[in-house]
Amino acid sequence: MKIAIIDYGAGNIKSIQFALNRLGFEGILTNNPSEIRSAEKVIFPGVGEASSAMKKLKSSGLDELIPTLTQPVLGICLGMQLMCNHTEEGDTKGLGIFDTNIVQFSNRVKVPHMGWNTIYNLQSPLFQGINEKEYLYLVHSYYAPLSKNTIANTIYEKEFSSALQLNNFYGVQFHPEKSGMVGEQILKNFLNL
Ligand SMILES: NC(=O)CC[C@H](N)C(=O)O
Repeated sequence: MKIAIIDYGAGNIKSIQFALNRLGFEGILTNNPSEIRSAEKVIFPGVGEASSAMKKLKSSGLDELIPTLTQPVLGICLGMQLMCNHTEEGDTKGLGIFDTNIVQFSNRVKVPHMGWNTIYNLQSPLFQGINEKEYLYLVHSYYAPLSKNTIANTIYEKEFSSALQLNNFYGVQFHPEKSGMVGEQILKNFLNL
């Protein structure tokens, strides 16, 4: 199976590649549009600050390519956030795939929300074989409120979307590549879509 990992200089690539290797797959790190288009699955990773990541996406035209993809696409953490309409982080316009905006946790809670937390209200083949209240690893200061695209909830200060889906586009706020066996099962489910 050809799996493209979008290379735009703002992703935690190594851990994703190791996680795919553990499942017996190779991820191709690429920013080449035809390479990405021809992949059976696309992973859109992301760590760091939104506005600089978006600038990097734009510099290689990937901001226009990603919304046109028709195969399963998995946005991880900042990748998921950039797939939304807008994020408060750096007042950054997103790709507009998920019709929702990313907002900052208030100063009533410690940020970043860092560590293990549970997911529940699981509603997608992405969570095949995953029990409610399983723990996954998260590190983020911004979040997607609950919306029509929510397919998993988590609570930190309030309930938020720990995963989103619209058609072939999936986004997860947690890091499946850093979430042990549960994260591996979610990656396996994504590759089996
Ligand atoms: N780990 C990250 O890159 C977090 C993504 C985003 N900067 C946030 O704070 O929510």
